[in-house]
Amino acid sequence: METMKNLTVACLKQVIKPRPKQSHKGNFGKILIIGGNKNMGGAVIMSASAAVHAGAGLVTCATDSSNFFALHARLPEAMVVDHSDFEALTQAIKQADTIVIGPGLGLDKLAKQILKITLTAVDPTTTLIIDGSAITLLAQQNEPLRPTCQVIYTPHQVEWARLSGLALTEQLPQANQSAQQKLAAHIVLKKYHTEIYHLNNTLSRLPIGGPYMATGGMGDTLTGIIAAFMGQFKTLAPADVLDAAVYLHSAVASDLSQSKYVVLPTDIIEHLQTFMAQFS
Ligand SMILES: NC(=O)C1=CN([C@@H]2O[C@H](COP(=O)(O)OP(=O)(O)OC[C@H]3O[C@@H](n4cnc5c(N)ncnc54)[C@H](OP(=O)(O)O)[C@@H]3O)[C@@H](O)[C@H]2O)[C@@H](O)CC1
Ligand SMILES: Nc1ncnc2c1ncn2[C@@H]1O[C@H](COP(=O)(O)OP(=O)(O)O)[C@@H](O)[C@H]1O
Ligand SMILES: [Mg+2]
Repeated sequence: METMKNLTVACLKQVIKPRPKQSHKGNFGKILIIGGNKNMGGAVIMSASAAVHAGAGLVTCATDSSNFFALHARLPEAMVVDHSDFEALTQAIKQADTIVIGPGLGLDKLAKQILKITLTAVDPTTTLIIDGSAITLLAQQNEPLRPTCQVIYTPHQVEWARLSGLALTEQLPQANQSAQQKLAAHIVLKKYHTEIYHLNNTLSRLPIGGPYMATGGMGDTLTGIIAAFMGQFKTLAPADVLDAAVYLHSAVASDLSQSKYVVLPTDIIEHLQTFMAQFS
């Protein structure tokens, strides 16, 4: 088994570069965020806000229509699609180059239908980030659909237990990696010192971040940063881009924790642009 690489700030310097002058919004990711039911609209707002503030070119949210006003009020940069309009949803899935599914999606019948449509309609060239409720739903299926595109799962330890079948005490690097290989996807196993199992069989460990990040919505925010990075740094190695996104999330939190007892997801979102400017 490969040794686990401890990530440092070097992973950000390697990925975040000045933007090419000849460029436009279409070059920096067409992101679709699918999530946010009637009770968890905040999850999709945080994911989409993180994506926009981390540099995504175009962001659309497929969500419950009751979230449209709040989303537009917080984030006028984002477009919306009603996730119960399956025709519009399918079209949005086909237009995106990077998709997040799961933040605040819920586990009901509609959520299951939306997940099925997404896994069926997604283009092989798309990067699909599967989080939260979507992981739990997949874990409940006997023979879950496995899309042919590049997939990044972002489970916390309980979601990983559901998906991998490994109890928390069994979640050791070797066992995690063999479960990851069966899934043929990247796994971001979120915890104190998050571990990243890449599709190319390399492993990274995040030595920063801490309990000041333990607020609901923190993982939803991470999905938006990952989507923005995968969407805008397409020419770089996916494993490096994924590491940089995960590192950035906790690096901003770690900085802010010097003056804040707890760092909120929205605090991180607000500081992404300034933090990233240091590297360009
Ligand atoms: N504002 C919004 O709209 C928000 C919406 N959200 C959305 O809610 C949906 C459900 O996601 P979820 O993680 O809350 O529930 P679920 O997967 O059932 O896990 C519960 C079980 O796992 C445990 N546990 C939880 N976290 C853990 C961790 N990090 N590491 C280890 N263990 C952990 C937990 O432990 P306990 O609390 O019992 O101690 C319990 O046993 C999802 O779609 C998400 O996006 C949230 O993001 C909040 C803000
Ligand atoms: N004690 C901690 N140490 C380090 N990181 C933490 C800690 N608590 C939470 N986090 C981070 O916060 C995020 C929590 O993700 P998740 O549980 O999916 O949140 P949510 O679903 O509420 O958005 C992860 O990135 C995790 O690493
Ligand atoms: Mg989560």
